[in-house]
Amino acid sequence: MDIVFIEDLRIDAVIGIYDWERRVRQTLSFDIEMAFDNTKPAASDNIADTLNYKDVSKRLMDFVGSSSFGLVETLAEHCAAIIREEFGVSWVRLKLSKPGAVRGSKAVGVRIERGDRLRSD
Ligand SMILES: Nc1nc2c(c(=O)[nH]1)N=C([C@H](O)[C@@H](O)CO)CN2
Repeated sequence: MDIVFIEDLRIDAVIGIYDWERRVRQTLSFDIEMAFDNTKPAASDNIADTLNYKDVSKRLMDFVGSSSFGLVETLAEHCAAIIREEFGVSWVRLKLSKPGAVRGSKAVGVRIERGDRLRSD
């Protein structure tokens, strides 16, 4: 199965378990891989046949930007569900990074995979 990806999608949101984190917006970064058969859009050259990464990005920007979860696990799960349910994606791998959250690290966060990755081989 082919992949449509979105790399380093940055979105500001309220996220975190500490009191100070409830009062600020922090920048999160998303790396997303979505299983999709790209042979049809490749043949038609028609955007309507694609898994449109701009549409997915805009939907996540709307959702994440107005969210206020405590844990990155919860936010990642909701984002994966949106991608699968609203865009018909059978398998998604999503890495959610919280840059600068832990002193001494570049980023912390979670990587999750949901659904079945269909194989063509
Ligand atoms: N597994 C997790 N560990 C931690 C989380 C989290 O969401 N998942 N969150 C925090 C704090 O909010 C932290 O990011 C603040 O620096 C700590 N550990």
